[in-house]
Amino acid sequence: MGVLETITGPNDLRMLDTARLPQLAEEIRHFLITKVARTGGHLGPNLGVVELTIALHRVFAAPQDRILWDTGHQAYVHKMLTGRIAGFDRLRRRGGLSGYPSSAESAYDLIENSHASTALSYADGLAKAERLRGRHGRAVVAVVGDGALTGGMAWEALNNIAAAPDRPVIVVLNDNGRSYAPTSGAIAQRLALRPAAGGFFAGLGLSYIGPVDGHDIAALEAALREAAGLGCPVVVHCLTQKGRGYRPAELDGTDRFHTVRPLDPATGRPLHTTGRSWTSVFGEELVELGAERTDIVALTAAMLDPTGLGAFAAKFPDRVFDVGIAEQHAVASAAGLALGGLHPVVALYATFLNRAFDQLLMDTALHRCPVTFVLDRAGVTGEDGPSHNGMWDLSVLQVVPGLRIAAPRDARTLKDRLREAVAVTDGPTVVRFPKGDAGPDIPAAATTDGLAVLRRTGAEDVLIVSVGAMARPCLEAAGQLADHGKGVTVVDPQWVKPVSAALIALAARHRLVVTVEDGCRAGGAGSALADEMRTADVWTPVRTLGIPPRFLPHGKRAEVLLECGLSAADIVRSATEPVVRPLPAMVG
Ligand SMILES: Cc1ncc(C[n+]2csc(CCOP(=O)(O)OP(=O)(O)O)c2C)c(N)n1
Ligand SMILES: CC(=O)[C@@H](O)[C@H](O)COP(=O)(O)O
Ligand SMILES: [Mg+2]
Repeated sequence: MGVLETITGPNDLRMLDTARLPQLAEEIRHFLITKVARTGGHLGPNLGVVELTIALHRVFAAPQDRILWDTGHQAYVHKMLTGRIAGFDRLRRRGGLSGYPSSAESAYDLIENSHASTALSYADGLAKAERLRGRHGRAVVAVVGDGALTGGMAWEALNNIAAAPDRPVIVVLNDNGRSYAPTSGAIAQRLALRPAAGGFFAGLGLSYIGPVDGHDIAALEAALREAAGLGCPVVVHCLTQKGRGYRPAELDGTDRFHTVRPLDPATGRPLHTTGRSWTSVFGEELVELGAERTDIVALTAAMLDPTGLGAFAAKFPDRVFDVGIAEQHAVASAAGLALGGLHPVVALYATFLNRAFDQLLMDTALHRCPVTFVLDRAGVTGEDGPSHNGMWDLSVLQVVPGLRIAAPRDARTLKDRLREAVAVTDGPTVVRFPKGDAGPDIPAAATTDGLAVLRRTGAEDVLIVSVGAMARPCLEAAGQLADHGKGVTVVDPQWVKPVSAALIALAARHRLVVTVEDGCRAGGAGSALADEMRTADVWTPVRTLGIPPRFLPHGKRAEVLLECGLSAADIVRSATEPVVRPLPAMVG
């Protein structure tokens, strides 16, 4: 009988003979490689925390002691040791195990938010709550990666944690030297200066233990027990290796094993090839633009390759800046670059722009800085769960004065919108597109006044306003409606902010408008059109289809879109249900 199958929870782990721990670690690694190779997920980060997680659950008595995981993508081993081994066959699948901590799954899980650099703030709050509730003796432990430590929030939290020597927080620094790629910036450089790193924290008044071999369970347990005994805020600096124990990951110098798609465990090679991704189309076009215009520079928040900037960085190494997991700084620094006469392109996942809204609003738009934001993973991403869907940008950004937003429908229009965006000199622009393959191009039947008419079938019964990548279900719906004798126009506004007068005029000529967007329905592009139509005294009924304003459980993108009511059938239904016209308000 193996060791792992005897572990039903941390108590079994604490009872285990230490001589069996290396075997347990080996079985956990084998399990991770086997399972994640089938489902996809965060293989590298979790292989790097096998011994660390074993030691944490042997030293601390969760869930009474709170163990927090920053970003949470490295919590698979934690899940395995807290009774969820059986769930890994359906990791990140609809109804299956989340790829991040989930309080619905277990009392051992607290933080579900996969946005980095937040764990220390939670820890600070939890420690304060312990004090105020008169509770003592329950540890607050936060596991933070070296990448997450480059986020400003982490230092805001440390500023508070270090100020209260009597309020112990145990900061477990999981230092593998990488975010995706090697972690950038001075913090990572200092951490690499073993053992001077201690001085780095001591300067803040934090105790420091380390560096500790993050794969030596006995050493880790000793360090964690020492930290627990100090009774004050302390950093335990653990040196780990991302992808440890899996040769393809250990030998690979790229970030390919941070998040993997299903792969052949023997070789580490993906099982399925993918088509031309939106990301790669953006990356290639930016290289073209970079060759044409020396004022174009690019910024990433520790996600150079995932956002498609790898090729640009290779060709123009001096014109790309990896600022760490620091989106707020990225945006304000981009505003500085713009004020210095350059045109920055800030490439982010849409969900992470939420964090830098004020910097976009005040540091960029208020100053009319020509910064282009390229938002990848806009709309439903799916498997990464509720905090990763890029569903808020079209709503949140509607209120930014002077901001222009484009939503390309295919690779060709992504290139066109990107070129138009970087040509804007009097304010910020956004180009947003979803995760995955861009698919074949979708030609327009006609383009007038900036509007791309994708299909027109005679009478102007229904106008379907197709935003970005929703063009395919919109055209599918139009075909079904036409087959039933409905006159349909499908239009792609191309730039959804500001709402164009031509689009309002087109809406005025139809009996019903249906807008379809891969973004939150509340306050999104459809709502903005409806508002502008009312302002223009155009009273054509408008039905807005979008993602409902709620957190979406994880699942495949297609599954989640279907559940959000964004299929062709939903569009047909919305276009055919009778309109019950409200009585016109009597104007006295
Ligand atoms: C605010 C934010 N920006 C970007 C990301 C994308 N992201 C996920 S994991 C990761 C790297 C994390 O590095 P580190 O904290 O060192 O953890 P490791 O993967 O090395 O264990 C990044 C940038 C994120 N989750 N949150
Ligand atoms: C945890 C995190 O934020 C990223 O690693 C994310 O999971 C990657 O998502 P993609 O797989 O869409 O690049
Ligand atoms: Mg790291």
